[in-house]
Amino acid sequence: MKATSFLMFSVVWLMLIGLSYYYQAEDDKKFGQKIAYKQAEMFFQHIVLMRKWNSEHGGVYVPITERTQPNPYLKTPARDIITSEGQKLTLINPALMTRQLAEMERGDSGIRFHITSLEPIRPDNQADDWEITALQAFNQGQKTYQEVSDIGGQRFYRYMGPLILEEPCMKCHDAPGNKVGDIRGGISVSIPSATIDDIIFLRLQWLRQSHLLISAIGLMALLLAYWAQVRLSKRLTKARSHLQLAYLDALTLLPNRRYYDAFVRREWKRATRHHYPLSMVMIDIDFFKAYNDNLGHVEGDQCLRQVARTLRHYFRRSGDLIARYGGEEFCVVAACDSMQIMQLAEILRMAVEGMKLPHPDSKISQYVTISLGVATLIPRENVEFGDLLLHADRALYDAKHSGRNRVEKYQGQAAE
Ligand SMILES: Nc1nc2c(ncn2[C@@H]2O[C@H](COP(=O)(O)OP(=O)(O)OP(=O)(O)O)[C@@H](O)[C@H]2O)c(=O)[nH]1
Repeated sequence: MKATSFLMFSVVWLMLIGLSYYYQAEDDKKFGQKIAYKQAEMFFQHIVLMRKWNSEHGGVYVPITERTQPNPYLKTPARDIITSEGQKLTLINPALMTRQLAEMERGDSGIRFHITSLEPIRPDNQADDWEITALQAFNQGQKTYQEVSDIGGQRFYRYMGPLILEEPCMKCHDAPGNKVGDIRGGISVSIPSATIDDIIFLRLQWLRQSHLLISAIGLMALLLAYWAQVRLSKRLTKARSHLQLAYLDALTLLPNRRYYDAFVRREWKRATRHHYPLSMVMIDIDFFKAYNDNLGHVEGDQCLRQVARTLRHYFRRSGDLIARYGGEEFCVVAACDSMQIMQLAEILRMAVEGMKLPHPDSKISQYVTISLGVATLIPRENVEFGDLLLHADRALYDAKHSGRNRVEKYQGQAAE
């Protein structure tokens, strides 16, 4: 994993965690709202039940107190009575009971409920704007109405349900036009949002902390993976360079003598098995000592590198090899006959000469040149690879002594 990949994975991880937090937080908020509306609905149903109980009994008589005064909007002949003990009682109908309960509840829990109508009998029961919208929606056929809305600058989850005229209600609501099943008004229940928001806040706090922890664990794991990967790739690079050092010549980056030895052993066996010719070219830079002496060892190394690069260019086949044999000597092994190897050797000679690398102390050219000794053998019994090497060496000797910058073929016994 590169540093950029690590960064990319980290960003993706954090984005996933962020998305998870966002969706869960939204879900929690919606869940909180649902709970609030459900609570309001249950409140509403409870009040409706109590009202039903009250109206089924035709109202209930309670003692007249400072707080419970006779209902001026109740037009019943027996509204106020006196018991045989002389206690004054007044009739409480469902509307007054709802109003008194609302006042009590508001003091205790902050939950508000309000009995109202588009045409209230009691002016104080006037609907607010939100309730008017809800009541109008009931007239249009909507069953319930719920929304987050402000009352006096405070946020509430508001729920409203319709009050439907039933038989017992007709005693008080028997005005012309009213009939059982009509929507007489509604009761709104308002739950202070603070009660739910506090619970949601705690839940979101926990959610934030758990997401922070998970993201930190994920980042740590990524960091660990990155660190392990960096260590591993360092080890691999080291191992690779050790392997290269073992088989490559550090100066020219050509295969070294060790690789050459293993290669020729394998090729010699194969050629013996299949009876095809194996050729060798020994290559030596001309007057290289003088080159070194004149231009210095560093320039000498540079020259070796350039010659190696030029020679390597002609060896792409897996069956051919060019290696640094030692010092300023190179060696070619190729599975081809003597004609082909002579052609290849001549190409190599021309390629090096064609580099036009200045050689101020060469006695035969103004440029760096090479001499090449070529030999070919078909491996068979009683013939060893050393023979081929010897022949190529002999041919190189001939090339040196016949003027250098030339290719000489081993002139001994015909090889193929
Ligand atoms: N710069 C450099 N020089 C090297 C390296 N290996 C061998 N040499 C030099 O190559 C030179 C080979 O010189 P000689 O064997 O005398 O042959 P020559 O001067 O090339 O003459 P001929 O081969 O007869 O043309 C020596 O001076 C070595 O020091 C190397 O890795 N780098």
